[in-house]
Amino acid sequence: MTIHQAIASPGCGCDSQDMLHSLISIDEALARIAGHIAPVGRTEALSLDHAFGRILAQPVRSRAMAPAFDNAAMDGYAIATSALTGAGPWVLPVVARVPAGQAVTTPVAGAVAARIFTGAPVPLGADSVVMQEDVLRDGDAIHLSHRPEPGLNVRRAGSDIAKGATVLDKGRRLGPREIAACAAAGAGILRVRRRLRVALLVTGDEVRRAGGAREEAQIWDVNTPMLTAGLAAADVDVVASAHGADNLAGLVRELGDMAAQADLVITTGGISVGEEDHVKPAVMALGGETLFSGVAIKPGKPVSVGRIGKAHWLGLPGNPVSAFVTWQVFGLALIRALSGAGPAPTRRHVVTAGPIRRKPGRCELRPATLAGFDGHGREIVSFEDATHSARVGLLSPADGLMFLPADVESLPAGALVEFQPFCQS
Ligand SMILES: Nc1nc2c(c(=O)[nH]1)N[C@H]1C(S)=C(S)[C@@H](COP(=O)(O)OP(=O)(O)OC[C@H]3O[C@@H](n4cnc5c(N)ncnc54)[C@H](O)[C@@H]3O)O[C@H]1N2
Ligand code: MOO
Repeated sequence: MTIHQAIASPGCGCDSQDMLHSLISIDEALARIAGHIAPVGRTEALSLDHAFGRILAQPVRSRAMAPAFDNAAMDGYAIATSALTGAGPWVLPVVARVPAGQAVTTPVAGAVAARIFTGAPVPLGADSVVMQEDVLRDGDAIHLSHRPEPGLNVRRAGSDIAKGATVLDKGRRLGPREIAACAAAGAGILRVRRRLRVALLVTGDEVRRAGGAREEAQIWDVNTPMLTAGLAAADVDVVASAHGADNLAGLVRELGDMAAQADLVITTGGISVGEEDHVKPAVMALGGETLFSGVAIKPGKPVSVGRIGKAHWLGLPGNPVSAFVTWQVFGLALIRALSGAGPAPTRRHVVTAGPIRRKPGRCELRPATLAGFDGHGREIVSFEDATHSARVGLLSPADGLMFLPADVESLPAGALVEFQPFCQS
């Protein structure tokens, strides 16, 4: 088996700068985001009920042991195994009844039993809970024929979470599993990052609202609905969303307004080299700066990250597939960095369903679809012959992006390549 690209490699192949010198590699671009973008400092306290999707600003520590007390894992009878003398069977009088939620006062002292229910505290003296199916109930006594092990069906205090243990580190995004951990740890109020304020400016004279009236040479706007959905899933506040015309003065005005109210301004389109591409000149006219502008990837080469005043700026290309790919790779990385979230999920290896022939030069991020497993249990991806930055129809069947190193011209079927699954946001 030939590994064409080791996951631990420092670069993805696009470091080979035999092409345009102005472009940086994808890994360098991601490293600049990680190295230069600090979290927006604002935090707030939220109740657990309202914390879904937020990023923890502080670690969560358990206020108490979980479980807080020894309790029964089954409906049955709590007994003291040390009181079972001889070989049995034993007849044990039932001296107490302990439902869940009720503090227990009667101890199990000697050869007696307490009727107990799942989740109820195990009475003092008892060390084992025998399932009711394993005893014979006879009036006020039970008949027990097999000696239970000490600890049988007892959930020990602290066996799940120790008091004071860190159940979640800061930077974790609160999904259902994290919320469950907070609840078990008794953390009812959490210190979380405030939602990022994001503004979206989709540019292009030809762009019209999706599904609405359009003249010849006009197109429906894919980027606004696509990115609005992505931003909703990323749990940010969209504080402004507008359509910008291809004119410098208008863009300067709109970008200036947006930068004054947002932590992050996202633009699409108008970022290439033609004289109709006014986004970068507008950013510069506002005294902005770039962290990078141009990455050796296909699609999405013109993607840019920088600042406009106090706001961060993400310039995505206009082609919708390019915009989506660069949103997935750089947009989500930027949002993670700004919201103090931990590192992004890593790429994994998959094998190619068929051979690949391509023009080398830029690292290609080609939409790919998971297509089962090969005889070695490795995941296979299928894909189109080439990446088309304007063919939106190719996006929805895909599950993620296959990374083809910049210098690779051909790969056989079964080649191992990196794969980054699409994030829902
Ligand atoms: N001479 C060169 N031309 C181009 C280069 C280059 O290096 N030299 N790069 C090409 C690449 S690669 C890309 S990617 C695009 C990026 O262009 P822009 O970001 O300036 O985007 P636009 O020109 O505004 O639009 C590109 C394309 O996408 C369509 N579009 C724009 N917005 C939307 C939208 N909201 N919904 C749907 N479709 C949209 C637009 O109509 C264009 O067809 O530049 C290449 N050119
Ligand atoms: O960088 Mo562009 O997205 O290839 O068409």
